[in-house]
Amino acid sequence: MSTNIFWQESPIGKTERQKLLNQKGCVVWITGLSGSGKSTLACSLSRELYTRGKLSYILDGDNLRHGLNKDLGFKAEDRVENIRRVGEVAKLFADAGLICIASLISPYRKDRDACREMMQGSSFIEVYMNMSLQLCEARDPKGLYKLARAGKIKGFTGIDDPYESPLNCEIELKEKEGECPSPVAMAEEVIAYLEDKGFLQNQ
Ligand SMILES: Nc1ncnc2c1ncn2[C@@H]1O[C@H](COP(=O)(O)OS(=O)(=O)O)[C@@H](OP(=O)(O)O)[C@H]1O
Ligand SMILES: Nc1ncnc2c1ncn2[C@@H]1O[C@H](COP(=O)(O)OP(=O)(O)O)[C@@H](O)[C@H]1O
Repeated sequence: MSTNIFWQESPIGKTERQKLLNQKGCVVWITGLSGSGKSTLACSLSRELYTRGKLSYILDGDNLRHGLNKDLGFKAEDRVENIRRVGEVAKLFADAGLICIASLISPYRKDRDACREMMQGSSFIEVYMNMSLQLCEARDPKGLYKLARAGKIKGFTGIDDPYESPLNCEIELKEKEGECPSPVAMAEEVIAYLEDKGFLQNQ
């Protein structure tokens, strides 16, 4: 714990940065099982925002574990610290005026709620990829479910580690009649929400 520390104000604040970018900083937090389509949605959303002239940045769980979070594994306390750190970084990006897209399994409700608490007002938008374990396991693009079923990965989310689904998320994306909506359709649903709440303008 640090003591004798003071907050340093900066001359240009969030309000000025948001005006410059003509948008409002926020965090789009995408949660769901491995293989549920988090990264695909994050990329599609970022691309769609870019074509509309809006600045976003993706914080992807897998990618951050190569650097910022390389000291963390998948034990419960490591996942807690992983989400806490990413929540803090996402808050900084939102303060910079960006639409920060965080894409992590983030299996524990309490940790996601703690990230929400870090943000002001309604600028934390939780997106739940509500895809069945069956679908995620059938996709298995990295072969991790297969390894988990074979007991070669211990504590794999959805197999022998918990996933707590959101109770009050802003957006829930799920299969309809066994079909998963396309990545562009899902991105458009998120964009419609952001537009409706005024995040994509600042005039
Ligand atoms: N035990 C275990 N459980 C779940 N996932 C595992 C595990 N081991 C490795 N991986 C790979 O790590 C990616 C998830 O990292 P996250 O930082 O998003 O996880 S968490 O939010 O801390 O739970 C996850 O990526 P995604 O498939 O994109 O979700 C996996 O590729
Ligand atoms: N909306 C979608 N429709 C069809 N396939 C998808 C969709 N979203 C993701 N996929 C596919 O599912 C697999 C897992 O997606 P990914 O985005 O890597 O999931 P996650 O980041 O949650 O692990 C990939 O092979 C991807 O191409």
